[in-house]
Formats: sequence, C-alpha cells, structure tokens
Amino acid sequence: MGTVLDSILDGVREDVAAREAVLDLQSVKKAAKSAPPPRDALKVLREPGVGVIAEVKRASPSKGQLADIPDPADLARMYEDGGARIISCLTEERRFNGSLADLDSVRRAVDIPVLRKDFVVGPYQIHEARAHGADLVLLIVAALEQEALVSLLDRTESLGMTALVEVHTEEEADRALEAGATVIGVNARNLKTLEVDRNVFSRIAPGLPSDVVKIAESGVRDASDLLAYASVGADAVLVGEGLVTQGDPRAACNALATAGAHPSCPQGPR
Ligand SMILES: O=P(O)(O)OC[C@@H](O)[C@@H](O)c1c[nH]c2ccccc12
Repeated sequence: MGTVLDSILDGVREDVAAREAVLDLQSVKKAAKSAPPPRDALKVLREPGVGVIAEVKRASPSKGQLADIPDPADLARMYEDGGARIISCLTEERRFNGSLADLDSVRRAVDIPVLRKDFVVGPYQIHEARAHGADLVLLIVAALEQEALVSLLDRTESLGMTALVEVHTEEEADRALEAGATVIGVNARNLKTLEVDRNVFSRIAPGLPSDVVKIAESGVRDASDLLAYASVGADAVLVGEGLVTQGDPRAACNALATAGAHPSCPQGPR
C-alpha cells in the first residue's frame, strides 16, 4: 500500500505537469531571471539565538482545515512584526490548500526571506520557486532519489537560494549530508504516517556536524517546546499549526521569538 507521502507526490506530479503545459521550463527559467534577487537566509539563520520560521498554513492532510486565512500577506506581516526570521509559505494545493499566489503575496508583504514549502519532485519547481520570489526551497529527502536530491540542491544554490533539506531518520540525515546540505530540518512528523514524535529531533540533531544549521520542524505548541528543541541543538524552529490557530498570531510568534532570543535559551555551537 502507498503511503500518504506517495499519494501527495502523485498529485504534485500531475499539478506540475499541468503548469508546465501552460508555461514551459524555458519560460519559467526566464521568469526566474527577472525575479527580485534572493534574500540571504543563511545569514539570518546564523544569527545568535533560536530563530522562528513562521508558516502560512491553511490546512494539512492530518487535520484538514486549520485556519481561515483571508489574507496571507497580512498574516506574514504579523509574523514579521512578531519577530519571525523567515516566513514559510505552503504552495501545495490539494492537501495544504496553498498556492503560488499565496507565495507571491507573502513575498511582497515582508522584507525577511521566504521559504517555498512544497513537495519538490524536479527542477521545474525550483525555477518556479525563484520566479515567484522564493529565497529558500524545501527538499524532502524521503521524496527524492539521491541523484535527484544532489542535483536539485545544486540547482537551488546556483539560483542563489538556500535549500532546507528535510529528514526524518538517521539514514535520511546521512543522505542529506552526503548531498552537501548546509541547512537540515528534522521533521517530527513522519510524512509516511503523519505521526508526530518530538523525540526524533533529539535523536538525530546531536549527530549532525556543528556547522550545519539545524531546524526543528513540527509540533511546536509554545515556548516550552522551543526551549526543549533548543536544549538539544536547534538553531531554529519551524511552526505552522501552533501559530495559525492562535487568535493573535503576532503575539504567539513574539512569545516564541522572545524565548528564542533570551540569553538563558540554550544554543548549540556555531
Ligand atoms: O504545523 P506544525 O506542526 O507546526 O508543522 C509545521 C511544518 O513543520 C509542517 O507544516 C511541515 C514540515 N515538513 C513539511 C513538508 C511538507 C508540508 C508540510 C510540512
């Protein structure tokens, strides 16, 4: 039986093919060349303290609709005001209800770097991300053969963007390092079963080289979760549900950012 990830990937491949039939690879490459220059995400991620990557997330396969987000630009601005270092914007349509239009409006609304959060299956989406202003791209190891991972990582960097390489197991972390990843996200949510296990980060992160930026993804509900991830080496946390479901996303983001910036917040070597 196929996993949730497999079925998401099938849908994504169909959607990419449909977009490519309208705007081919050559055209999207051209569009990427006239996009506003990429913002330096690596610099932001290496600043002292534990950073917050705040996600514009309308829905998820595990929970369905999470929040009514009438204006993603508005939400992104609240996150930025609340002290987020990076905005993550879901663009996958079928399960997460995201879109490239959301990415466009988010990128225009803020001055901080923006991550295109999607299931990248090939080079088309990398150029497309840049054409829509993305500064970072998510690459999910579990979704890619090693050869594809290496070439998509190189392509991302050659366009001046940063790749956030997502892993869920030690084996995947080894593949990410082998591919040359400098920013690794450990997802507490298993994309094959959708189960969240916050201990996955503490199992994997301490084994990663100290110069790799380590991001704890998923399952952050409040400042105590951020501090727990920080104590086992997180340089940043990526938070969706815990922010979009709050009445005041600016305040919720600020509570996390403040905890991450506090001198008592544990932080790994740089
Ligand atoms: O809503 P949460 O539990 O804070 O999780 C955010 C983020 O980690 C999650 O949206 C995510 C992590 N990796 C992904 C890959 C694809 C889609 C979504 C994701």
